[in-house]
Order: sequence, then C-alpha cells, then structure tokens
Amino acid sequence: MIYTVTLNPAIDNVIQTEAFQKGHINRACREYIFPGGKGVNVSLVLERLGMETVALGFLAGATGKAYQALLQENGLNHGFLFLDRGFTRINTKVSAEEETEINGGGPGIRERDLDQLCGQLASAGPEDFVVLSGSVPSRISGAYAYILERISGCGAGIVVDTTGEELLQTLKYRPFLIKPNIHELSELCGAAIRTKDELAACVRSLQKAGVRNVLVSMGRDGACLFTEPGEVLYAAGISGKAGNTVGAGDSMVAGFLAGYLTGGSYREALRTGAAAGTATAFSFGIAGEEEITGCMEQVVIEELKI
Ligand SMILES: Nc1ncnc2c1ncn2[C@@H]1O[C@H](COP(=O)(O)OP(=O)(O)O)[C@@H](O)[C@H]1O
Ligand SMILES: O=P(O)(O)OC[C@H]1O[C@](O)(COP(=O)(O)O)[C@@H](O)[C@@H]1O
Repeated sequence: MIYTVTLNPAIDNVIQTEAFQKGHINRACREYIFPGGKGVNVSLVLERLGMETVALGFLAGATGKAYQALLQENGLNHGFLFLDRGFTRINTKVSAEEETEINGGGPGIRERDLDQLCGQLASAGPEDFVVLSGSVPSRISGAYAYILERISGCGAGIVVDTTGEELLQTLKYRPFLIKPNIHELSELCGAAIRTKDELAACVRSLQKAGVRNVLVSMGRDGACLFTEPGEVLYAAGISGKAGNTVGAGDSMVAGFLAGYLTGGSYREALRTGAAAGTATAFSFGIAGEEEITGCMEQVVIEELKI
C-alpha cells in the first residue's frame, strides 16, 4: 500500500486564457477543476497506474465538502479527516504565454489532528510506502518531522516532497526519496546551482544528512537521480508542447514509485517517473495511463560520471 499525506490539499482551478493581462479582466477559453495538492496528485497517478494507494490529510468547510465530491468523482480511495475550522484552499493556475499560480493558505492544523492522522498510518509496515507531500499550513511547523518521529519504527519507505526547513528536518529519518526541483534544491543548499559538479556536491550533502535517494527534476531539461548505491542517472527532457505543467512533479514521484515497485530497479523507476512527469506536462490536467505509457519509449537514460 502507498499512503500519501496531503496536509494542505487544494481545489485546483486551472484556467487557460488567450493572453493574460495584469490589471485587466481576463476571460477563460478553457478551464477545469480537480482535487489537487501534492499527495493527492501522487495518489491519482498511482491509481491510474494500477497501484494500491490511499490518500490521507485534512479538509475543512464548504470547499472541503466540494473537495470530497471531487475525490469521489475521480474514484480515489481516501481517508481524509474533516477539521471543524477554516476552509480547504482553492489554488488558481493560469495558463497563457506563461504559467502563473496563486496558492491559498489553507486551514490551521493542530498537534492533536496530526496524532489522529498518525493513527491512520499505524498499519503501515515494511512493504509499504508513506509519501509526505506539499506545503505545511503556516500555523504549524515541523509537522513532517512530528509524523516521522511517530511512525519511524514501522519500516515503511518514506518519500518527502516539500521545501526548506520542513524538508531538512526530515532527513535524519533517512527517507527513501526526496524530489526537489532544481530551484528548491538551490534554496536548500543556499546557492544557485549552475554546473553538474555543484549539483552533485549539493545532493551529496543532503545524502550525508540522511536521505537515501535524491531525484532532482529540472522541468523541460529532464531529471537527475542520485541513488543510494552511488549511481547518477540522467533522463533527458522530452521535447513537445506543454499543456499545463501543474502536477508534473507529483506525477514524476508517482511514476517513480510505480516503476520501482513493478520494475525493481532505479532505472525503471526513473524511466516511469520521467514518462509520468512529461505526460502530465503535455496534458491539460493529470495524465492517464495511456499518455504515460506513450511517453515511456521516448525516455533516454544515461549514466553520468560526476
Ligand atoms: N515543459 C516540459 N517539457 C517536458 N517535460 C517536462 C516539462 N515540464 C516538466 N516536465 C517533466 O516533468 C518532470 C517534473 O517537472 P518539474 O517542473 O521539474 O517538477 P515540479 O512540478 O515539482 O517543479 C520533469 O523532470 C520532466 O521530466
Ligand atoms: O502545497 P503547495 O506547495 O502549495 O503546492 C500545492 C500545489 O501543487 C500541486 O500539487 C502541483 O504540484 P507540482 O506541479 O509540483 O506537481 C497542485 O496540485 C497544488 O495546487
């Protein structure tokens, strides 16, 4: 079972406009809504790839009810807890010549809410994975380390996809995987990464701090995987027309896990991860199995000696 945790889910309102004009009324030429947030996107893609998954996290208010309806519409197995305060955020994504995103704040969560969530993870064991993904609502900090402290004895593989201090605090729990994009990685290491050697030095400092595998995504430039045994594998970017790239990183995490669990190697994990990320970047929404399979053959992986 792959458990995903999304502390701060969002209804994603994805809008396409012909041209986006700041300070003017802009009309949508295409739009859709879906149950977003990083862990939920991971679960959506896992389910589409035939993997067993359950999405956990917190919902609140009228938008939380709408979110539940969207989960049902998408047929996603979930165990979201309902808070008695605040409302689930709505994140607005505008696709024009460029992509612009406005992400909301989300409802506050307390320690006792996290305890309830940890109870739902009590059945996780060595065969399972727990994916902790996305931002943490501003009123609580150290939430991922708090969860890991409580479940660290369970033996499940841990995946963390978040940023900054929240991510750094989890490294001592030896997560199986983190997936920063190149900008997040630069931020973590406190300096812009311009060369392969700078990339390797930054990743290895994180591995020294405890993380086992690091997948660095680089948008249209592909992705680079630093494995626990010391290999560096690069999946070149695939050229094509991006639709809306929202969820590409989450799809990559899902594809990576699906490829690892079914293919049994880091190479297969990277191949499926790159295919899933690309397929979502080329769609106006989260990609389905057919689109992902369609990208698989185009993924070219080479080993880098850095
Ligand atoms: N414009 C694009 N063209 C081709 N592939 C893309 C594009 N954007 C994303 N991808 C694929 O999706 C992966 C994750 O995207 P990225 O934007 O790096 O993640 P995040 O959404 O976490 O910032 C990339 O490594 C790449 O394989
Ligand atoms: O929790 P955060 O960092 O605000 O991110 C949430 C947003 O990121 C997404 O999960 C998409 O993430 P990626 O594009 O990185 O895959 C959206 O569904 C959601 O609106």
